[in-house]
Amino acid sequence: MPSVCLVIGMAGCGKTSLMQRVNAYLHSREAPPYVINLDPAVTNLPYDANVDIRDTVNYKAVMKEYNLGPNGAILTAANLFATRFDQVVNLCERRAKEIDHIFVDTPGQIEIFTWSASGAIVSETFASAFPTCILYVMDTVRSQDPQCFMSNMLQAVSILYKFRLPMVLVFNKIDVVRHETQAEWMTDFEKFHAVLDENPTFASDLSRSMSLVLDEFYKHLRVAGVSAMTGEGMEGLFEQIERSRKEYLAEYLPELNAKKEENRVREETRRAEALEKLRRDAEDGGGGGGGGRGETVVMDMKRDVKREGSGGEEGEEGGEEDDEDA
Ligand SMILES: Nc1nc2c(ncn2[C@@H]2O[C@H](COP(=O)(O)OP(=O)(O)OP(=O)(O)O)[C@@H](O)[C@H]2O)c(=O)[nH]1
Repeated sequence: MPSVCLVIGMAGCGKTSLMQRVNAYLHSREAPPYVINLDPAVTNLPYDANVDIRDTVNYKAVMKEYNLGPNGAILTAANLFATRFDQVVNLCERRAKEIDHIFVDTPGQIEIFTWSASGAIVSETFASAFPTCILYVMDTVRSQDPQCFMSNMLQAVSILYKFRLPMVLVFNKIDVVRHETQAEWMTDFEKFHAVLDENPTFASDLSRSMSLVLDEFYKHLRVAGVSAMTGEGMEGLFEQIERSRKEYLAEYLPELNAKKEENRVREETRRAEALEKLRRDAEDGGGGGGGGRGETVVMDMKRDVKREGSGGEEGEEGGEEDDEDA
């Protein structure tokens, strides 16, 4: 089964460039991925997508038809596309034997994917069919600012706990700034606090408190440093994707199966209870003699049974006579 990687990140962090890079990298290894574009507003796609939302939904037409601004139209286009997403997964399933990776590019405005119906549908549909992970892409250059770093971490934590899928933190643009310092901030609070102390503000106090809370969250993350521009770090990224796949199979899949089983049991119990209620209603109605609906239904059923056995005669007496004849 191929691994699915959902590429998510703040605007301009380099998602589309990374998609292009991994696509080229895997083509050079003769293992081309299956590539999906979910950004309806992208004008130039620098890679060939196997599935492109723009072929199905015209976001400018959505803007006009629903009288929306650009972001509202992107959100609506993504939601409209999500209603057909089972068809996309069917396409992937048909190609599953030939491919090792499925990469999914998401809209530039992060919340359009992460906090909308489309994000939930896409991630859940994929996660119930294939090992799925999130590549949370960060702009390493912008994240040099500790508060921008913290804001990225808060986005990542909310996505991790919302989707509950394995996540790789991908520090992009390491051709400009190396990511090691920021990776260290995740393990050594004193270093992070020292940088915050250089410019004390209310916001830096908040970042300091948050960094202590996020300790537990950092333990669930894998880190990879890459440059979508030069191609550096691709091997490391694919190692982390492989580890995420193992985590999915070891932890997520059993949880998913348990959830499915729980839903099946709940549905069976609900059905049995509904049937029991129906039976009790029928009994109450039949025994009460009040001429309620239950009684009428039961009486009608009795007559029908007799009629079947009697070869067409109606009523109790006719039925009994027929029985004697037989
Ligand atoms: N130096 C450098 N620049 C990069 C790298 N990756 C992306 N960029 C540049 O960053 C800018 C944004 O890249 P995109 O790939 O469009 O980013 P995106 O996240 O897809 O953008 P939206 O979907 O519009 O939010 C472009 O100018 C890229 O050339 C990188 O690894 N190194």
